[in-house]
Amino acid sequence: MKDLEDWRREIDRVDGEIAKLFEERMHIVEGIARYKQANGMQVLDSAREDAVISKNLGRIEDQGLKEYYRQFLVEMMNISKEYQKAILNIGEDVAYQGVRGAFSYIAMKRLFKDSPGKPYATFEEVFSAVSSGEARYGVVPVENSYTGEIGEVFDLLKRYDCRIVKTYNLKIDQNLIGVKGSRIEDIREVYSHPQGFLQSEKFLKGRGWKQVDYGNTAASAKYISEVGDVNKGAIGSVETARLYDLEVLAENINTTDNNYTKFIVISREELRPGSVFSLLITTEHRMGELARIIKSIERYGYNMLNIKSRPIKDIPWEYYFYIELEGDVVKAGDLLRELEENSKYLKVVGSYSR
Ligand SMILES: O=C(O)C(=O)C[C@]1(C(=O)O)C=C[C@@H](O)C=C1
Repeated sequence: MKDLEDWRREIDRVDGEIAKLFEERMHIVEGIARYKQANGMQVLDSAREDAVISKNLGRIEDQGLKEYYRQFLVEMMNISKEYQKAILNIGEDVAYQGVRGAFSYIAMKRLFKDSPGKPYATFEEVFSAVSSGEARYGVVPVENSYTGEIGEVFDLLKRYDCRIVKTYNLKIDQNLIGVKGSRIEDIREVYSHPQGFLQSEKFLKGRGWKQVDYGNTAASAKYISEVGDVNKGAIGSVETARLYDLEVLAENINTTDNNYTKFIVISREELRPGSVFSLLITTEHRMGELARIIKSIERYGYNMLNIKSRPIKDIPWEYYFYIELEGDVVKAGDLLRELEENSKYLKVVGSYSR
């Protein structure tokens, strides 16, 4: 009977052949990546992947191995796509929610000057793109200084494998914009995002204009520029007006001049040292549990910059907390261990600098 060493010698021989074939395959893949780039084709070709799988499964004689081989092929092509994206620098893409010209786009451009950005329809799609590696970074708003937090983003931080690596405060100046040649007196209907209306509440009050919620400020601007109707206005930034060749009819119509939106940059990268870190935490639903957490933070000498509570969706009337602390996460091992012992769930969701 063969002993383990004999079997392992055989594995080594087969692995040696696989290594050569792997290199050969990846060199071919490199050629394909460059061909696709030159011809404006995207990396993923699902029909070709299906064909690769069915052709190769036909080559497997041992029925019991087919499902394993299918998994092997899928993984092999995932690696192939990852390699192609790395060669073509596609992973550098920055995902944002909305369309060109929206505030998220403006924040993204200020943070990543050279990136054209990749627009996604929803916040969840941005998180999904980042956690799957389709985009290297994502830019999403978390809070407006006037209208408050965007709760959904905190829920997504809990669900997806993404971390905050940077934050950015964008000053929001809302403006009434209209098509070329229109005047304030012509306006009958205004298009915007609900936040745009809320932030311009005082300016809009008593004017009797119909307010139409149109998804986001940039889509609203795009729409009025397409219909070209002097009676239709939109609320948005000066940049958005410029992008869609519109005129600013009234500047700075936001109710407060101190209107900022805080954006976060999310990534799958490992936590880096920083001057602020943030946690999501849930405790037992008992008296004094949250106080215990806060006392630990105080005992270790961390300044708490922010604490928010959000409902745990599948357990009515129970909450998780988002906590932001001043300090370097890399040096916070002892605190984190103590918090973990005293909580039901703990996730470090960000480390960044102010
Ligand atoms: O054939 C292609 O188009 C490739 O890019 C190669 C490959 C593969 O590794 O086999 C990788 C990605 C595509 O989705 C399909 C197949």
